Amino acid sequence: MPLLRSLRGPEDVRALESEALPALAAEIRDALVTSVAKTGGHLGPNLGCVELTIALHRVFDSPREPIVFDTGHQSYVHKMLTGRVEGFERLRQRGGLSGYPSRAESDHDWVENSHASTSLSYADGLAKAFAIRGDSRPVVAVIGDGALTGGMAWEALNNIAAAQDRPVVIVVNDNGRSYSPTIGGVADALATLRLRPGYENALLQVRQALHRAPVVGSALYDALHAIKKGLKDVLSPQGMFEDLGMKYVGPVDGHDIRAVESALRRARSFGGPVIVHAVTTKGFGYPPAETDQIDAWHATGVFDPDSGASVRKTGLAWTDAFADELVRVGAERPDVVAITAAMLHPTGLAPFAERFPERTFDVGIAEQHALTSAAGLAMAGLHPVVAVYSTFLNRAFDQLLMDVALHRQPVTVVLDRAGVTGEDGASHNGMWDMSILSVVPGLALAAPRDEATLREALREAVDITDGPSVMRFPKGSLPPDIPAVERRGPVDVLRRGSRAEVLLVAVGSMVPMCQAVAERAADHGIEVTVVDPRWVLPVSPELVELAAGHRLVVTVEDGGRAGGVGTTLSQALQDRDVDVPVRTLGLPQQFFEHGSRGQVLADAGLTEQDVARRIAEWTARRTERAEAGVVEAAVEDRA
Ligand SMILES: Cc1ncc(C[n+]2csc(CCOP(=O)(O)OP(=O)(O)O)c2C)c(N)n1
Ligand SMILES: CC(=O)[C@@H](O)[C@H](O)COP(=O)(O)O
Ligand SMILES: [Mg+2]
Repeated sequence: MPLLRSLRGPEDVRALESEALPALAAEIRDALVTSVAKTGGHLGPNLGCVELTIALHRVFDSPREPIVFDTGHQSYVHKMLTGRVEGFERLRQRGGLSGYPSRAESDHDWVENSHASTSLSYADGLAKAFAIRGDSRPVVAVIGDGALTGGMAWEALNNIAAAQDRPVVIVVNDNGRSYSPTIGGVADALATLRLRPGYENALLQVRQALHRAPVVGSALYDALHAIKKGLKDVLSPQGMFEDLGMKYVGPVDGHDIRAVESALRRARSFGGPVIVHAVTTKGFGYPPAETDQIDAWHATGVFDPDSGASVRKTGLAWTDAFADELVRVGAERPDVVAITAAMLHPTGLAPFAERFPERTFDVGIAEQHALTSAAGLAMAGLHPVVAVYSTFLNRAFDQLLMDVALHRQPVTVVLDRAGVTGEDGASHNGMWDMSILSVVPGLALAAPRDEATLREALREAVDITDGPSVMRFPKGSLPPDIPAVERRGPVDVLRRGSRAEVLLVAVGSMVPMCQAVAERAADHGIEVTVVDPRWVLPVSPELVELAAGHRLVVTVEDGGRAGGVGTTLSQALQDRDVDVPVRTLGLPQQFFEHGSRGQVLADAGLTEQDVARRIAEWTARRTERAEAGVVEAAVEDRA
């Protein structure tokens, strides 16, 4: 990669002769395949952005002229062109490059949040700030057709279009796909545009004819203008953008660097809000990705670059068990329908969609709409199952609270990737769901520990008819089933201490580690009873009763400590005047640097060693206080 390695930054990209650019694109493409094959990552989206990103850095002066990438998963090329080629061998690894833009890595990176549909709002804010300071520099946002189906994008467009003097260049990277193929009216309008690549030139000819026409009476001008308007309306619905007051440039072949450069320069020259519609192919240039019909290698694990074969085989995933059980439930319950927010396969809904296509809805990257639409489906007598990643539920909290729970509607939300995910960085950890859901009146939340309890919890959830039910589980492979020795209401007793000393409340994926902690504690004379609440909201009377019977309660959850299961249990004990000390272990209120799940859990003190040590400390302290209390009492007696 001699050419790529010779580039110190965008200024070197701009200095290249046009003739050298195809070779640069080829080197970048090779570098992407070679490095992502070793680390995993978002290969498909980045292969689709090679030429587009080269052109962007030749036309705009980053970082002075901000380039904001929506979702940020397609910013690897941007990183390579801004001096970070060397870092790719440790992409998404602790201490290596983040898989998303990172303000700590480079001034060229503006937005780290991996949640989609935000870029236009950032661009609107940046542009307003520059305008206040009398600064006319342009701001560029790169947004995918998928992210353009998110509501925030249209809130921002409404604002951006309001100021014709603020130079915001919106590059729509249109590859026809989100994870799933992009859906809805927006997608249809973009697809219509894609099908008419020549219309823009035709329109350009008419515009030029109008401008070239000799000064003529208004009749000829009006006639020509009518032709232009008619041509525009008939040939293309880019009225979607122009009717908003945005200029539109495109569609342009997003893999033709010269064409993209030309379109970007033209857009820049307008000095106002403008859409550049680039048509790209996800996975472009690497056939195993380009031809993949499921998701064009949107996010891949480690693979063999020559064959494209996945290298790392994992066991049955949590998602697979959910997918299988939902199909079984769907066969028995014709009222059950499924909703995805542009992630049919990753959330496990594909088998349900294949079996019940008329009962499956992909709403685009629109979680807020998904929840309120689900409330509507429920009001009409159905039982929707909305499958999203835990972190993306944050976006739809108000809809869950006010549109589902307030109306006590039977909607089931299934949260995949709950808890620490790790490599996808801070905004992807599913660490807030138990905290934010703990304040939703009437909501039931299950955290299964294995396949058997997952299947059981899903069935229990779809039988809840008087409000929202939620089930959460982590990314990755299932553990072996973990049998209970006794069931107390919803609570499973997994290990009974020989005396009622410590009650260890293990939530979901924390169960295996807590079982090991209990064995380790027993070796040190500390008796630990391990229970799995299964349903962590609402707190069950049985769990309160179990807590009351012990001298110390310790809760361990793969979720935020603040407002989590431990906090909720403490409050429940307080409400029932149960005076037993509770110690809560969970994720502290911080954003975690990307790394493996194990590394982040260690950062949070959620390892077997950490938990065992804490329990030993708390137990010793209790004993010391008790003994001190005994001594004190004896001294008082003698006094
Ligand atoms: C709010 C939110 N929901 C879901 C996701 C998961 N997600 C990441 S990228 C992606 C698809 C984005 O599609 P598009 O914007 O078209 O970009 P492309 O990958 O096609 O380049 C999705 C759904 C997300 N990051 N944020
Ligand atoms: C960028 C984004 O939000 C998704 O692509 C996410 O990175 C996928 O995560 P999984 O790989 O866990 O499905
Ligand atoms: Mg797309």
